Parts: sequence; structure tokens; C-alpha cells
Amino acid sequence: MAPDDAARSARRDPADQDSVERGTADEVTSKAVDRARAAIDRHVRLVDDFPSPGIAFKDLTPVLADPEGLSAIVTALTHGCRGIDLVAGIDARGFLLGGAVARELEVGVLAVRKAGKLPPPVHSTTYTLEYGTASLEIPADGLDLAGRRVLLVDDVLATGGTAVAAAKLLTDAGAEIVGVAVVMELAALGGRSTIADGLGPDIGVHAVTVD
Ligand SMILES: O=P(O)(O)OC[C@H]1O[C@H](OP(=O)(O)OP(=O)(O)O)[C@H](O)[C@@H]1O
Ligand SMILES: Nc1ncnc2[nH]cnc12
Repeated sequence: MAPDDAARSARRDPADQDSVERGTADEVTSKAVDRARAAIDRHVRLVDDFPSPGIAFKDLTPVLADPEGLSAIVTALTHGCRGIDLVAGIDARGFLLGGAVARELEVGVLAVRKAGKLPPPVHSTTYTLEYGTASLEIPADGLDLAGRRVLLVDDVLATGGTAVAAAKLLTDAGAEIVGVAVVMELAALGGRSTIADGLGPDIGVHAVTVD
């Protein structure tokens, strides 16, 4: 996505003194990206052969537990999400990030959950990710997604299977996916092109850092 003033346009008066003192939204975001990358480099836990042999797992849990890391990442993730009215956080670290991003943008948040956690009825889909298959679900009742403009948020984009599956669940329920925002993109696994193939070339994919 192109740099923009998403967080500010979503909730702040561009002329307010606080924004002026902290610089333009682009400057704030660009500094946040630098801080976020530094926190990721400092705290990411690299675990070989998890959850299965041959997988180099990047665990962002300690990054999110760091106050500077969480703060910078949330600011950086709001970059480029103009005009959204719902954040969807993907199970499980996407819940933490999605809630914080939604609060920052003053919109609601929806948890896209792994199978078996939600009461029926649900919309469900099974998909393939880097290390196996899984199912995601959202409520099929009590939630009107028609016409909602949704930003998908997750910690890692690897093959893109998870993001495409979550997006399809939401679009089948009537929502429009406006963008996908992740902390870390594992570029070698081709998630960006899977998203373009599955959701169309116009879906913006914003990664705070690319590995
Ligand atoms: O791009 P993909 O190949 O689909 O992989 C990305 C997904 O993999 C991880 O989740 P995982 O399903 O391992 O669940 P977790 O959040 O519980 O660790 C990560 O949090 C993403 O959701
Ligand atoms: N290598 C990896 N590290 C962390 N999360 C992932 N999700 C899919 N592949 C992953």
C-alpha cells in the first residue's frame, strides 16, 4: 500500500495540536516502522523445525510482549488502511494485533477463529498453510457483514493460504476486503502473489517487515 495518513484520517483532526507536534502522519508512520523493525530484530524468536521438520518458525510473541514493539507495530500497521470500518484479526496473534489496530482506528474488531471455538451457526472454510491444513470460522448469525470494509490483520504472511481463506470467508458473508496488514512477510513463500491470485491484484498487502 502507498504511504498515507490512515490513522489520522480515521480518528484525528489533522490540524490538532498533538498531530502537529508529532509531525505528519507519514513521518509518524515511518518512524514507527523503523522502531518496529528494530524491536522485531531484537525480540523475534527463531525456532527451527517447528511445528514440523524443515519449518523455520518466526515467533513474534516476545515482540508483542515488548511495550515499544507493540506500540510501534500497531502504529505501523495502521499505515495504508484508509476508509475501513472493521478490522478482522486472524487466530491467534492476529487477535492481539487486530484489537489494538481497531482501537487505534476507532472501528470494531472481528476474531476470525480456528475451528470449533464459536457457537453455531458458523461460516467455515478449510485451507492449506505452510505446515498443514486448518479451518477458520466466523459467526453466521448476529453479525451483519454486508458492505463492511474490512482490514485483515495477522502476524505473519507466509504462503498466504490463511489470509486468502479468511478473506474469502468474509467476502462470502458480504464484506469487502480493503487490505491485508501483517507484521512479517516471509517473501520466499509467495504469499503476496497468492493473495493477488486469490483476491485480485487490487488488494493492498502491507508488511511492516519482509524477511
Ligand atoms: O501464510 P500462511 O502459510 O497461511 O501462514 C500464516 C499463518 O500461520 C500462522 O498461524 P498458525 O495457523 O500457525 O496459527 P497460530 O497463530 O495459532 O500460531 C500465522 O499466525 C498466520 O496466521
Ligand atoms: N515460518 C513461519 N513462522 C511463523 N509463522 C508462520 N506461519 C506460517 N509459516 C510461519
